[in-house]
Amino acid sequence: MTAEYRLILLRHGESEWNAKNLFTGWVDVNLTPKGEAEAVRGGELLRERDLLPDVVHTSVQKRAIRTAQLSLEAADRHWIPVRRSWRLNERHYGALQGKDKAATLAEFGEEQFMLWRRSYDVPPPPLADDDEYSQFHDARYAALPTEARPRTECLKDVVGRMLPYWYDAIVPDLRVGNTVLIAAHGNSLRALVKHLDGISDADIAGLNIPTGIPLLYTLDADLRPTAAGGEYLDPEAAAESIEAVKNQGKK
Ligand SMILES: O=C(O)[C@@H](CO)OP(=O)(O)O
Repeated sequence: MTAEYRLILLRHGESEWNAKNLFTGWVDVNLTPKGEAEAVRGGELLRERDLLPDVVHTSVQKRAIRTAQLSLEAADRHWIPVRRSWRLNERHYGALQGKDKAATLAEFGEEQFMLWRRSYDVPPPPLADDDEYSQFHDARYAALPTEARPRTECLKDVVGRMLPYWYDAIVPDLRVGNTVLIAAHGNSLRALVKHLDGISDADIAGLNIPTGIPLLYTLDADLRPTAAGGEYLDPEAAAESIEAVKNQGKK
């Protein structure tokens, strides 16, 4: 008999800076009212499909933490154990943090914009530690040695810092039979999906994750997806939102 594990990925609902079309990264912005509603809807979808999480993992960023909370309340699972790690944080966007996506596209052109935004291994320029949008001195990262606190990251860097948490914290939760919810971010979830589905460095550029729509993966005994790409619990809304994420920056 093949063991099967249930993993649910949930990108946070629309954030204040998603709405303003700004590069966000590690800046700790809140959800908009629309983002809060998306999180609640995400929880309702879990309840409707009887996909009730036993444990939740989040980043240490407010928009993911609040999305987890709101969706779990909607599913009446607000009481389950929660673990948080900076390793699930959004990709650090370096010097682009706080910059307008459309203005960046206009200033640097499509090729450079897409390299920074979706290439696997080209990070944006680093952000200075004293920049108003730097998190270098944020209390929540104080225990991290300075060399582990990013000043910019490409997706490859995110895969490298996320995978230890996957293997050491999330996989053990799956192995004991829990339904595991991960509430995280567009690019930290792209990193995990790349790993799970074995997507190439080139092809991952074309993958976008919608806000607030649970993505269900059923994993086999070797923690490989039984269906590539998993299943969005609201496929129509997911398709629409994926298109919107893809086109950010373009007017
Ligand atoms: O700004 C960001 O941090 C991310 C997610 O919102 O944006 P993008 O989709 O452009 O990588």
